[in-house]
Amino acid sequence: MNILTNEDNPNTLKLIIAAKVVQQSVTVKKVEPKESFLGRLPSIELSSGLVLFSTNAAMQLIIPPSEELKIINSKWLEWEISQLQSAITFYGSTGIYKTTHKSGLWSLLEELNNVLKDKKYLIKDNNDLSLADICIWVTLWSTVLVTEIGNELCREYQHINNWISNIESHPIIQDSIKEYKFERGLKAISSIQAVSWFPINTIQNFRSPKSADIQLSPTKEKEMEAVSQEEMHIISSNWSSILYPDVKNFPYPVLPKKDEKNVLITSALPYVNNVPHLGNIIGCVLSADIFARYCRQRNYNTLFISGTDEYGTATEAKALEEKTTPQSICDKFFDIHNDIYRWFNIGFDYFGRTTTPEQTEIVQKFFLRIKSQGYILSETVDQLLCESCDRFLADRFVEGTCPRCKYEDARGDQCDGCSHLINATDLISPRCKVCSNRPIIKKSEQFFLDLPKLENKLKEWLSTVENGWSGVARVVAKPWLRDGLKPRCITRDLKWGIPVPIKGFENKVFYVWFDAPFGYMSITKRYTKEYEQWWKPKDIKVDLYQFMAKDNVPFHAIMFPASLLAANEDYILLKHLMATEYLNYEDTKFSKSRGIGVFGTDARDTGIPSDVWRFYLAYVRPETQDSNFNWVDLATKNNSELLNNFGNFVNRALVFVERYFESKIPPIELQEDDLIVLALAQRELSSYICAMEQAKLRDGLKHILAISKHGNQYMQFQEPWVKIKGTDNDKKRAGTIIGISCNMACLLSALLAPFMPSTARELRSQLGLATNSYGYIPDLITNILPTAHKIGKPSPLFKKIEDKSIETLRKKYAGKQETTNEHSDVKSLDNAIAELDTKVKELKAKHDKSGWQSSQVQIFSDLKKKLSDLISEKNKSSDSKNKKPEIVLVPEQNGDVSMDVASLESAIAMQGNLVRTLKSKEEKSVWQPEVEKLLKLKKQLADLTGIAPTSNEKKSKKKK
Ligand SMILES: Nc1ncnc2c1ncn2[C@@H]1O[C@H](COP(=O)(O)OP(=O)(O)OP(=O)(O)O)[C@@H](O)[C@H]1O
Ligand SMILES: N[C@@H](CCS)C(=O)O
Repeated sequence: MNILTNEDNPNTLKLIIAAKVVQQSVTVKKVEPKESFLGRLPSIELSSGLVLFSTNAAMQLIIPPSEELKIINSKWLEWEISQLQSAITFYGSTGIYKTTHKSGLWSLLEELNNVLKDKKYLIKDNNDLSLADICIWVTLWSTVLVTEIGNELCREYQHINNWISNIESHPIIQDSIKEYKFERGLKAISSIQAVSWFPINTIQNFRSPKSADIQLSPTKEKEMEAVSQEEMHIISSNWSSILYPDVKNFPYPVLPKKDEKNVLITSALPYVNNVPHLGNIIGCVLSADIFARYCRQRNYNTLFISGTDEYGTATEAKALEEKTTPQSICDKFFDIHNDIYRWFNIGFDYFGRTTTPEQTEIVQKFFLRIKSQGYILSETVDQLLCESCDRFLADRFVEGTCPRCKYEDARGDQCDGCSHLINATDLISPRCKVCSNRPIIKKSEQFFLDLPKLENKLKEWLSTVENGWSGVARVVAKPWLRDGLKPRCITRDLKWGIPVPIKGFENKVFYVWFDAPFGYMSITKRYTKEYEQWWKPKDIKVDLYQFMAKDNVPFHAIMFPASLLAANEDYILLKHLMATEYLNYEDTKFSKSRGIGVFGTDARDTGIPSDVWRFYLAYVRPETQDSNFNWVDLATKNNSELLNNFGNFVNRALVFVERYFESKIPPIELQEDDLIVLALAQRELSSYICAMEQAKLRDGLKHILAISKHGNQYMQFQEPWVKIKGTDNDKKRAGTIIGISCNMACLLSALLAPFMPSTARELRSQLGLATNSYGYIPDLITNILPTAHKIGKPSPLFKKIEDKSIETLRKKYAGKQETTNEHSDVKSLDNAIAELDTKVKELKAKHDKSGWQSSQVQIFSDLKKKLSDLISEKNKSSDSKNKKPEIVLVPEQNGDVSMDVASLESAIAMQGNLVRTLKSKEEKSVWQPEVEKLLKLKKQLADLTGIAPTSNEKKSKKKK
């Protein structure tokens, strides 16, 4: 086990003790905070290679508590990290050591003292040093115990005193203290605070120059910047003078405008070969959605487009597997994706698909244009033909060994081992994915995009934009140009795809990666006929942000821009390529095809709200390196960050107003302490905006949590519950504290909305604000809630996730999921029948009729009949399972869907229900596309029956 730590950090001592308890060797390396990931220390690399940044989570992995002690241990660990450490760091960094200011900490110590009565260790009936004992002891022993209140603590709390000495004399503790020497006291407090989960650039303390009566060492002084008089002055002068803006009401369709900020956002278009997993979700649609929501709350003209990528061999392979047509696979999975994204609250302006006339028209038009500009080559190439399947094998129909990295299961288009694109014919030992036979090579003429001819143009363009790309996007794209580009084949001998509009090539289609990125345009065209205002703006600046995971980068960084540059028609090129690394599932790779991980539908079935999923996925978003989804961590983050930190702060503030101020915001008279907390919040707000503008979503989220943590510490320190019972002046002061806290809660509701829209909406309703807007995200902190503003009814925003339920979920989703392939058991039955057939054939070959018609063969045929019955049963039930009873999505109206009057009427009724449901819960961007569909259906019905739509519908049409 390796530990990276800064100097004097008590949390490192905890880990050393834990390692000794389980007799594991440990290497400690001291580093500067800035050398570490996000500045959080200690970080722990376990022998499995897993790196953890939460000491207490690591402790639980090193010394897993027994099943029955798990809950009690985690309760105390949570208490230690979110309450005790928080009170101690706050207490220490204020530099105020007067007993009147220590009661927040004192009440925690009292709680501990009561529990320790007549006990050697903390956990009842357990005579051993527990995880909780180690963590709490280390924190107290290393910090307050050696400050001037240490003696007072020991005098006042006898049980704690006994317990502390008891643990200190434990041999393991003695050994550990000798091994990891550090300066206890204020330095240790600063050390925890300096590298806690606050991002490094916002390390700060509460100590204003006036209140400081203890000098920190000069180095610490520099490291922990105090709030300056100037920062406080800025807060006080903005507080009442700057008006808090409203969020614009964006009309439909949203179009870019001159001299305004226009942001076009796309998320990679997922293939329709399976149910998306959590990796897919954070890798593209969720990240794009969080960013789009942020942009809308900043009043940028924002269009967020996505959809399903329906052509290509992924679809064909799935159709083959499910013994159906590619089109029905697309229809089925389009609905599944749409449902899942809706459950995750993804607010697309339009979620479309690529099998539309618009897509065919745009792709063929671009191809002809690129060809006319001289960037298309044709060449006779070797292709793999599977003779037993009688088809050319492209991309996903062929597997083999990667010629670069020798990964054995490389696909025909890309290697999962090294991410490199490959030509199928270059695979070593290729095999047909359908029948596993080795294909032969056959000649065929194909079109190529002349990438070498476009190389200079690409390089020139890249140099102007790559600074705005995420690190991984740059890392993946760079070697492409460095290694020199080669012509890329863009047509295939397949039937499922967009036909190549050239004589002699009628039986070929475009390669899916040539057509898919044009999907962004064609889907925009289905959203609005004015789509070129976004994609080919004249005299208007539009910034294109594209979200995806790392494997999609080459197509967006090289291939698609190359096509647009070749067309030379002033279409916009991407400005910000926001790629992520991969999210892993409990240390293994998520995989759609292998059914590993948690899938969108599973997430819905857990009962954990979609907002909590959104929060956790953003929290572990693989922004700079692969990250890990972990069930225990999900529960810990929910319980500590959402419940104890964010939820606790806003709920305390609101309940206080309800109880003591008749639910009305009290008058606020700012004092220095208030200016300090607001200045600290301002720092976080500025950092939040800075992170979000660069789509560093995970960092953005951490800044939100830092604000609520400041809020909690402020309340804890100011104790309005004591002041409200004091003199008139004290009461006034309590009012100010609560008024400020409610204003902070209001700011937090706006900042949280991109991540957790339903929670933000609920919070805004509790704050007595209109819920048709999520609130503007301001640059500066001002007074948002005026005096006497009436709040709504406070109630807890989050629920605790119990250890037991998370363990049940972890077990349930361990290993391979069958849910991703409803036909897998049918498939295995199919295989069983095939095997039985072979056995009968073998028997027939070896014996004469009397021999093979023996009872054995009879058993085989009985079994075969049983299996066939089972298969038809299964197929029936899976067909009925696929029917969605409540909300049935109406098929995309692309001109080729003809319905009779009865079906149209029932489709209208269902779509009407869907629109009503969405309108009551969702924002306009979510329900508007559904309204469009409803209107189209009504028009179809009117055309069919000759009866015009009612005035109501006309009105709603006019309004747009
Ligand atoms: N673990 C992951 N973390 C983040 N993004 C991912 C992850 N896996 C895939 N993606 C992204 O999700 C989208 C769909 O990917 P894809 O269909 O290849 O999924 P997959 O699970 O890797 O499939 P398979 O295992 O069947 O090859 C792509 O944009 C891809 O970049
Ligand atoms: N269908 C591709 C993305 C196209 S933009 C994928 O899922 O990887």
